[in-house]
This record gives sequence, C-alpha cells and structure tokens, in this order.
Amino acid sequence: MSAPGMSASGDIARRIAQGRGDAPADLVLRGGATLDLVTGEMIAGDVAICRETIVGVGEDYESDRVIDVQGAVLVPGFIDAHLHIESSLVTPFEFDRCVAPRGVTTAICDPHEIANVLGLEGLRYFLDASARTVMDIRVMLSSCVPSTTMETSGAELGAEALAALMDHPRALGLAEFMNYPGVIHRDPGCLEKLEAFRGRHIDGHAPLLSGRDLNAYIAAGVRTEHEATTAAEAREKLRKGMRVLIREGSVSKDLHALAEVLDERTAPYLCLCTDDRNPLDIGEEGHLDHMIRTLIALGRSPLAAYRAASLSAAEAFGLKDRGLIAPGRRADIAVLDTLEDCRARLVMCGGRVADDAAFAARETIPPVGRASVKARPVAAEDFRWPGASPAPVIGVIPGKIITEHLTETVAVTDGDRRPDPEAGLARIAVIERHGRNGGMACGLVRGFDLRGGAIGSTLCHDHHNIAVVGADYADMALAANRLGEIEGGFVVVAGGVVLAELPLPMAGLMSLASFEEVRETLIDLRAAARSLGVTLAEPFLQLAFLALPVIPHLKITDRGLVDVDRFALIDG
Ligand SMILES: Nc1ncnc2[nH]cnc12
Ligand SMILES: [Mn+2]
Repeated sequence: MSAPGMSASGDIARRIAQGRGDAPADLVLRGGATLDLVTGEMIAGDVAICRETIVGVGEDYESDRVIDVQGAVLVPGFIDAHLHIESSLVTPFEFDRCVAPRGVTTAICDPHEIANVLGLEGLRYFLDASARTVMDIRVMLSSCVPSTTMETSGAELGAEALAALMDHPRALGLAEFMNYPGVIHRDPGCLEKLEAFRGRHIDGHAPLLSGRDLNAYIAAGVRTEHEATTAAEAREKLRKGMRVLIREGSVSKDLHALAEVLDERTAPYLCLCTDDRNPLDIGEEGHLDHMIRTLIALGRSPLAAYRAASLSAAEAFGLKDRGLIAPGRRADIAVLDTLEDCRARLVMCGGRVADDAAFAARETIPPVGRASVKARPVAAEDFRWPGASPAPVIGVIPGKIITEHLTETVAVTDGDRRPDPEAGLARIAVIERHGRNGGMACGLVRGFDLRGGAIGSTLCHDHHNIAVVGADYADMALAANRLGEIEGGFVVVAGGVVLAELPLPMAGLMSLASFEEVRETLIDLRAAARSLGVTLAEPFLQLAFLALPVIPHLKITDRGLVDVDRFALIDG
C-alpha cells in the first residue's frame, strides 16, 4: 500500500532509486550479516530499506538514518502459522507488544474462540484490530463455530456468513477445519463450507487421522495441519502433500516429538506455530524464538529452523511479499546476537522498529464482549452425579490436549457420589453460560490430584462455557458463580473462599490488563492450584481442553460426555 499522497508508481520509482543508490535509502541496517534462507550463506553488507520494503542487501548504501547492527545476524521476521490470540489471555494489542519484540512479525490467527462467544462481532473485532498492530496479524475465518453439534456455543457461523468475509483484505482463508468427522462423513454443512472456499486456503485440524480417512480429508481441499503429536503422524501428512505446522503451545507441546522430522529437505513444507500460548510461558520460555532455540539445541539445522519459521510459512499462505531478507520483500527483520540463541536485539515490522514508540502510536479499538457470562447460578447439589452407573472417567494426560481412551469406569452407588480424592478422582462439570439453554453436564476426571476445593474457567475450548473441576461441591458452585461475577476468567476456591482469580472480561476469554499483570496473576493462580494438590503444569488450559470434542478420546461438554472416537455423546 503506497504512502498517503504518493501514487503507487511514485513509490516504486522511489524504491528503484534507493535500490540503485541513486538516492539515499530511508534507512540502512549496517554491520550485520544476513542469513540467506535459500542458499544457506551469510551475506555481509548493508540492508537498505525504503519505507516498508527492503530495496538492497549485500552492498554499501547511504542513508541519513543508519542503525548500527555490528556483529549481528539478520534473519527474516518469524511467522506464527496458526494461533488463537485469545489463548494469550490478552488483547491483540497486548499480544503485539508482548510477542513482536521476540521476532514475530506475522501472526496468522483463527479467532474461533471469541467467535464461539460473540459470533461475527468477534470475527470483525479481530479483522479490525489486525490492521492496527505493529506486527502483521492476518485472520483465518473460523470454520467450525461451534466445533461440533455436541456442544452449545454462543453463536453459529454458517457458510454464507463466512463466504461474505472471504475477500476481506485481512483474511487469508478458512481456519482449521476441526470437524474432520463431519468432513469424511460428508456432513452437508461441512460440504457447504468446503465448497464455498474451494480453491482457497483451508487450514486443517485432524488429530490421529490417517490412511484413507486422511486421504479423503485432504482431497476435500484442506492444505495444512498442526495437530500431529508424533513424528510418524507428521510424516504421513507431509507425504500426502500437507504443510505440517510444528506446534509448541502452553499445553499442546509437540516440538520435541516432531523435531526429528525437520531437516533441510523437509523445511520448505514445515512451519512453526503456537496455537495456544499464554503470557507466562511466553515470558518464561518465549514464543517462536523459544521454538527455534529448542530445535537448534535438539540438533536440527539452523537453516531448516529459520526457514520453517519464516519463508516456509510465507509460501504456505501465499504471502509472497515476505519470508526473505531480499529486495522487494517486506522489511520484517529480526536482528539477533546469534542464530543458536535467537534472542532479538531489535525487530523490524514492515520497516518500523517494534519499540515502545511504535506500540504507543497504534490507534487501538475498544474491547468487545463485556458481561458475556449469562449462566444461571448453581448450588452444591447441582454437582451430584445424575448419570448412570458405572461412570466413565476422563483420564488427563499431563501436557497434552488428547485424553486417555475410555478405559476406566467407576461404580456410582448413589446420586451424590463425591469423588474420592484418595483415588485421584475429581468431579468435572460444564455449565452452559451463553444464556442459550442453561444446560449442565457432570463427570469424573483423573489427573488433577485435587485434595480439596475447586478450579474454574470460562476459557473452555471451543464453546467457552463454564468448566469446573473440584473435590467439593460447594466450592465448585462458588467457583462457577464467581466466574459470573467477574465476567469470566479463571478462579481457584477452597473452603468457601476465593484463593486466586484472573478476570477475563472480554468475552470471558481476554483480560484488559497488561500482559505483565496477567503473567503475575497466572503465577498466583498456579500457586493456589498447587496448594490444593494440583500437579499439572498448566491446569487451567488443561481443564479448558477437556471440553473440546474434536480432540480424542473422551471429553465433556455442556451436553454430556463425548466419545470422540465414535464422535457421539455417551448416554449418561
Ligand atoms: N484452541 C483450539 N481449538 C481447537 N483445537 C485446538 N487444538 C489446540 N488448540 C485448539
Ligand atoms: Mn487451533
């Protein structure tokens, strides 16, 4: 887009003049060496920039504005190929301020979390916000709102509503098509969306899908996938032509398992993504920079790691204007001390240094989705076991969003079976909170090691109802009702007292506070959960994913227990 007051050809003439050295460049980065992701060479020399575009590399240039990057290594800005910015628990503007300085210059987001609460209003919020951040946020249109028919979301998005946004300048295509059973069983609603986006970019989500079912899913037009949790699963999807996104989120941590798949041969077909990563993990470990550091520490080629982090994603999503430090490309540049350490001294997004002045200059937009918790008040007796006996037990796998197969059941002798903490069991409940039907489902879960109290969350993928896990019914009721009072968020309660809480007043998903404040509160929340005996590293996100019926094997929504492998509700 040319600068105001200048015609596009004037802008191009300006680039040519500066690229030739006929006119001084707007800006020059001097003294560093550029990693060339195509040849693998390190290219010494100036990098000349004209407004938002690189116009020269590997030569000497003049400019009135020179940034000394002596001894640094320059790499193309990183592209997060798939994430839900809502999972960062802060607004896109705070996410921008938290993550751009780490080298992430493009984020390809799927706002299905907020779309499940607010519908089109949520999508439009991200489309509007994405044009106002320092980093370049692009939006994939949320394909599965709700993710299945086995949950109650706050809104539904059909093919017509999505197709109407298809050509929005900030939209890149159709977001992760999570209802993979609906695709392979040719559900009419799924086919309608696939037809509407025929030939466009369609992201995938098909955990454990393989063989002919995977063939069919890909043949439907799906191009990428990020749910692979083993190298074998990733390799099958690569073999079949998918772009595979290696993921390291706050719960879905697949980097170590998939690292062996990345080499200089496969790098063009691999991207990096975070999916769901909160400010505490970003602060403690990092973001895509953490993924690159870890891949290199695991022995993977730096060239392969940096290529997956930028050029491969640019090519996968048709972003031809970026992914290389080369003439004509967006000036998205991370200036690093070393490739191995991947710590940015300076980050440039479209020719702008991602610094406090740039973040302060943004024209932000007001939040949406206030007072989004419309759940009915609950009482202790609501958590009694209403279901049949024996009761299926959901088995949590620490650090994974996949749960155990349905292997364990326990006899429920009365309508008020209290979970036996000594047996490692806890009660779980999901309560509809969008004011749709007031539904509630209860179950048993193993893996939280709660000795007492309860933890609750309105971040509850993907329908974002209220999820509460506890060892005491009164505390579970307090947790659920407190979430309504604070407009949603995370709570830890015990003995009738709220021990810690993080309000997420934007749709019950995002805080209006700074990412630094959210980080501090998450530390308090985790400590409070640990004081109840919880051993999981990330209990709130782990709880959030127990409600997602498109991730195997046994889950619970507001409508009941879901056998994901059979893709059906279990009669309770
Ligand atoms: N937020 C999310 N929604 C749906 N599927 C996911 N898999 C991992 N994160 C997810
Ligand atoms: Mn996702």
